[in-house]
Amino acid sequence: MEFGNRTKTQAPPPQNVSAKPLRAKLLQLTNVSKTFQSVTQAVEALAPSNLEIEEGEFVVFFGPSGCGKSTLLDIIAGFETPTTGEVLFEGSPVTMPGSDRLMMFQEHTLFPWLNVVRNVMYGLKHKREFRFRLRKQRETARSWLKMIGLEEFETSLVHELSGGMKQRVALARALAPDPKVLLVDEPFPALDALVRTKLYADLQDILVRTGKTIISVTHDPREAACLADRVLVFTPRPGRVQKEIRVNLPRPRDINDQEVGEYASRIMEELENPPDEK
Ligand SMILES: Nc1ncnc2c1ncn2[C@@H]1O[C@H](COP(=O)(O)OP(=O)(O)OP(=O)(O)O)[C@@H](O)[C@H]1O
Repeated sequence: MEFGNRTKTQAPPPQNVSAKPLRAKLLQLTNVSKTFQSVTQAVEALAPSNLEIEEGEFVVFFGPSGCGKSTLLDIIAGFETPTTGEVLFEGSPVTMPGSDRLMMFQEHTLFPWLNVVRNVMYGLKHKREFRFRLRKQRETARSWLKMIGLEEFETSLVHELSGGMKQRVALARALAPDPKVLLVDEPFPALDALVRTKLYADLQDILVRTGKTIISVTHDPREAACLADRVLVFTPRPGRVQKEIRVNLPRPRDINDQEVGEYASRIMEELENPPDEK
């Protein structure tokens, strides 16, 4: 993989086996950049960048505020069009959102008038094989609620859930339609440490059990080290990847593990020392 003019640095010596074997290329970004043009000014959010993501990878975008991480996620989702370059998903250009690349939105996007299982079913009703098949929608939604440990709450309303539980429902709703890529923009903000730790464990469990490809954005270096197979550290705006760090630790990882902390320090060190300042 080549990305901007990043320098090559080896990850710390492998501690253990790699998280999982990598498979086919799922996403290929070539020369992708984004400049937002308003009436008064142009904002170059993302510098021209190349990136490949393989099936089954967990890739985390990490970088300073405003460096274009969410913009890149939106381009992959098909919500934004790149100013230059091209995104290929399984070899075909991405031109619009699609059910193969779903974004996990935060808890506030759950529907308060629907109960938990209905919220999860909502993501299914637009899929051809689920259309007008309420029983199948319900069974699938229940199986996802079971996977995230909320099967007892299927008839609860959203306001009856804790913040962490709402995030779980949002996760189940995004996963139920079985997207090939799950896109997650800062998945667990404003949750207490214990709840976040449990969610990290759940997300890794889902990753191992489903082999899902996940791309997420975070500001938290420990979260990046805990979740990622590969952390892409961005430069300040206009963003491009200055460093790729492979996290060679077995799963499940605990966010409090010392080795996770060591990787987190290394990720932070990269952020604090962009290439021009080295
Ligand atoms: N729709 C838009 N119109 C104009 N400028 C935008 C738009 N969306 C993003 N930007 C600008 O592009 C730059 C990158 O924004 P983006 O949200 O991608 O950054 P980010 O790295 O995700 O930031 P953060 O970590 O703070 O969420 C910012 O300067 C932002 O102001």
